[in-house]
Amino acid sequence: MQVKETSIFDHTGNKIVTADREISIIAKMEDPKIVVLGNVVSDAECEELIRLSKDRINRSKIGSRHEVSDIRTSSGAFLPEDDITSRVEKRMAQIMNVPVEHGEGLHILNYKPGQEYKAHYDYFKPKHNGTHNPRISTLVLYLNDVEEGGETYFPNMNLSISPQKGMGVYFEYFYSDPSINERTLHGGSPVITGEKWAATMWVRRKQYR
Ligand SMILES: O=C(O)CCC(=O)C(=O)O
Ligand SMILES: [Fe+2]
Repeated sequence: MQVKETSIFDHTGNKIVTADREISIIAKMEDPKIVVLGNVVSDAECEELIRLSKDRINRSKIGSRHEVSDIRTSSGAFLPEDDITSRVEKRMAQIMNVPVEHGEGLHILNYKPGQEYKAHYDYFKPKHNGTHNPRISTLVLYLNDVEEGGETYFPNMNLSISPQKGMGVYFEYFYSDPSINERTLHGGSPVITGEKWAATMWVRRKQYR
């Protein structure tokens, strides 16, 4: 493949061997790098992450009514550090080829029918508080199978990825050519039937935690 800019995701071949799991590379695109990954988390890990999230999401809904926006109609929460979250975060950091301390932690999203995350960039706007330690990459994991809808879509790339339990999508946006970063515009399509659970890790250029 002809690549214009270098990527931090430097894995070659069909799989990524992390300390505790073999991840498969299903599809890959360059400029921007977008990688579809299989076998990132086990069924048991997906179920445990959902279980841990259920309580927190309910609680965060009560406390954060002022944050309601039509950009993201799903419910979300950061999970606290414990055995499973730190194991999954370490694995995600190895996939993303960054130190785990650069990650913001695991952010869980739950979409019910009709809920969506409209197209957005994960990087911060210039002059935003976060620009001294910008976000550089994202890994979204799918924690369940969605009956219908809930795709992660990249409208500037005419690309959409259907959620499958245990799979994930990686992308990065620190390119010197801003038009490449702008191609990482993405969103979560409305869930039509069933519900969707996803876990996102956003990664910073420098240590965050
Ligand atoms: O739910 C999705 O497919 C996308 C989630 C997302 O864009 C994010 O968490 O930043
Ligand atoms: Fe996003």
